[in-house]
Amino acid sequence: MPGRPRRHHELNFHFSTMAGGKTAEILLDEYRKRDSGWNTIIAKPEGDSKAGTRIQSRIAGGMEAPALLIPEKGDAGEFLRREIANRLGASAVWEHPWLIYVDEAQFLSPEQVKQLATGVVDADIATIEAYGLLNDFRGELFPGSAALLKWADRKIQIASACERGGCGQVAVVNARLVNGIVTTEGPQKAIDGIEATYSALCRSHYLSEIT
Ligand SMILES: Nc1ncnc2c1ncn2[C@@H]1O[C@H](COP(=O)(O)OP(=O)(O)O)[C@@H](O)[C@H]1O
Ligand SMILES: Cc1cn([C@H]2C[C@H](O)[C@@H](COP(=O)(O)O)O2)c(=O)[nH]c1=O
Repeated sequence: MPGRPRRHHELNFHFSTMAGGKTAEILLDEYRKRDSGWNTIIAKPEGDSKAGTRIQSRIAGGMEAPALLIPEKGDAGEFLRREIANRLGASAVWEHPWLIYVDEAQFLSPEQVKQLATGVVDADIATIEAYGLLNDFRGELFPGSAALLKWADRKIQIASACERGGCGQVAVVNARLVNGIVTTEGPQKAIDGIEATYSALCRSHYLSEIT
C-alpha cells in the first residue's frame, strides 16, 4: 500500500479472566481513539458465535458494537490488509494511524496470531490490540493465547476478583459449571450463555470446588 507514512506499530495482548471488563475496555478505547482521528476496526474470530457479528460487554445491560469476523481458514493478516485497502478506497486516509481491536483473541489459531504479527504489525499497516482469556476451564493455556504470549510486544493483565462472595482474591481460572458444579470434563471451546456457564475463581476456590 504506497503513500503511507512509516509508523512504529505494536501487537499488544490484554488478558483477564471472564467478565474482567475486556470488551468494555475495547468499546471505551475504540470510541476515544476514533474520536481523536484514528482509523479503527473491531474484529473477532468467527469461531466466537456469541452476539453474532457484534462484540458485547456485560456492562450497562449489554453495550455492544459491530465486529468484523476473522475467518477460521485463510491468512488472517491478508484478510485485515484487504479490509483496510477496501476502507481506504472509500473514506479513510493513511495520515491517520490504523488501530485494530481483536476481541476473544484466545480463539485465534497460533498461525493466525503469527500472520497478524508479521503481516499487519511488522508490515507497518496497523497496531493490534488483542483481548482475550489466558486459560481455559481446566487452567490450560488456549493455543492462541500461548502464541500471543510468545509474539506480543506487550502483555497487559486486567486483574479481576474471584466471584465467590466476599473473597476478593485475584481470579485466575475460568471455572465451567454444570448445574452449579465445577467440571473439568468437556471440549476446550464452549460459548458462554449458549453452550456453558462459567465463574471466574481464585486458585483456592477453584481447587476446593473441583470434584
Ligand atoms: N467501567 C466499568 N463500569 C462498570 N463495570 C465495569 C467496568 N469495567 C468493567 N466492569 C465489570 O466488567 C464486567 C463487564 O465485563 P465484560 O466487558 O463483559 O468483560 P469480558 O469481556 O472480560 O468478559 C461488568 O460485569 C462489570 O463487573
Ligand atoms: C474458560 C473458557 C471460556 N470459553 C468461552 C466462553 C466465552 O464465550 C468466551 C470468553 O468470553 P469473555 O468475553 O472473556 O467473557 O470463551 C471457552 O470456550 N472455553 C473455556 O474453557
